[in-house]
Amino acid sequence: MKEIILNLRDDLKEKLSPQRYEHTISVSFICTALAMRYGADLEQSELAGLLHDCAKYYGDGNIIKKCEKQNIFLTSDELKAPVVLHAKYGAWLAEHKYGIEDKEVLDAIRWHTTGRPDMSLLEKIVFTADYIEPRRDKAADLPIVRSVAFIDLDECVYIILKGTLEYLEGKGYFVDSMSVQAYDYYKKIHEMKKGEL
Ligand SMILES: Nc1ncnc2c1ncn2[C@@H]1O[C@H](COP(=O)(O)OP(=O)(O)O)[C@@H](O)[C@H]1O
Repeated sequence: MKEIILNLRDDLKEKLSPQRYEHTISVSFICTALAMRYGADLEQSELAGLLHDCAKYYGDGNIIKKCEKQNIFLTSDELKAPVVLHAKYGAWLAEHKYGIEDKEVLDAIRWHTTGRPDMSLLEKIVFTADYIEPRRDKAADLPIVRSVAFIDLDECVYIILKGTLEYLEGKGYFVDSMSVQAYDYYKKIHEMKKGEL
């Protein structure tokens, strides 16, 4: 496994922009930190983090064509928000180009951008690491999200989805409804916990 990781790093360094590569490495290490905290598999987490943006070197227009060429089904939402498609195409690349067979790793790559209801632990780890990694600096709520990430992962996913939906709606961008479904799911968990306090 260690050799696979090192070879993957070399390959991604060649393909991704320096900033994207830096983000990729940061995400893979934050994935391992969250895995230590929540008892997930360290190697699966590092691998999923490393490959989460492997399709980022294709632009939004190109990525639709790439998916169509491979007969990857695209929802009408994904066609309207192609920015989310690097996750779906990334999972395809991870399987077919990088030879990853582990379905849990492929699903964590697949759902890292929109999230989905009832995510696996590995999916939540990659989704969260992508948002909190130390090179990120845009979102105002990062300090609180970073601390919640290591206290309550479901609550952290809820806060990230809430912030992302507010950001996208504020900008007037089209929202892939998968994030809305994920938000509704994690909001229920958030409210159930509040009721218990
Ligand atoms: N449900 C959604 N609909 C539309 N855009 C979304 C959705 N969820 C996330 N995005 C946007 O997709 C972009 C890529 O997100 P993400 O994969 O998390 O970041 P990155 O690729 O930089 O690691 C971000 O600008 C984010 O706001």
